[in-house]
Amino acid sequence: MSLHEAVGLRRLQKTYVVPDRTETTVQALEQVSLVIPPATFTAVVGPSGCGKSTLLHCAAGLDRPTAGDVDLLGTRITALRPAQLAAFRARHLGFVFQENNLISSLTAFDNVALPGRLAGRAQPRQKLMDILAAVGMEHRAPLRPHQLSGGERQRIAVARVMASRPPLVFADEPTGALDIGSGEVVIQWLRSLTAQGTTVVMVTHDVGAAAVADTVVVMHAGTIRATVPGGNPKVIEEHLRAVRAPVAGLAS
Ligand SMILES: Nc1ncnc2c1ncn2[C@@H]1O[C@H](COP(=O)(O)OP(=O)(O)OP(=O)(O)O)[C@@H](O)[C@H]1O
Repeated sequence: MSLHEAVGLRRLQKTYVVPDRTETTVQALEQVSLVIPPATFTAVVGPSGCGKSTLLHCAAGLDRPTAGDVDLLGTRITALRPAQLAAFRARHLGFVFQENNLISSLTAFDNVALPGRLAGRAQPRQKLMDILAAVGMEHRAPLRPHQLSGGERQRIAVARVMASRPPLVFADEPTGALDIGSGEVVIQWLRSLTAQGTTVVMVTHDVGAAAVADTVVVMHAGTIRATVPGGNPKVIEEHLRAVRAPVAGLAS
């Protein structure tokens, strides 16, 4: 693997064909290229419908781009067969997604334990309980996902990533189901993963959360409009305002 790259997106394109109207297509990504260095935290922001989730799904090997390539940790995942891709995901990737986040038939404890076991990085029971305690969920360990609130499920997903320590973590709106305080804690946990060498890529609508990242990627209409350093929510706001502004001349 190149020392300078954990994620490499090369001229990614994603075209959706709208169901029932097969002549209509949506260009969700247009020639998107992006390199993310290892052990960094990247936030992807932009107006609703600009292609953030599509970018994340293609980058994480959950969806196939229409054209272009994705390199993760030195592996060209767009060249892998489905079974190879699934094995790659299980071994190297962690997910903090709002939907389809946890395995419904497993307890919270087993959801946290399983990915580490599958990836050959099993943790002792006490260590897993310590991680559950760190996210305030040790008393929820025997429960199944449907017995947990949205925010609790989100914390279990973060605990799962902390326990399995994958080299690459993808998060889609990780603070979406949380109150402000819990959201901040989750972002700080994600932030702290980079100190152990993990690369984190997060889609968010939350400018405060994005500002915690090292780098903020601002998207608009299927393209990357700007890549700016994190740290200053006002700078991110300005970039978002610029891409939200009506196109000049449209009103006339
Ligand atoms: N399965 C699909 N079929 C057709 N069009 C789709 C599909 N998924 C997404 N799109 C379209 O692709 C574009 C990008 O969608 P995407 O979900 O990536 O945007 P987003 O920036 O994540 O939006 P939001 O912030 O609202 O979640 C939108 O125009 C959306 O309607």
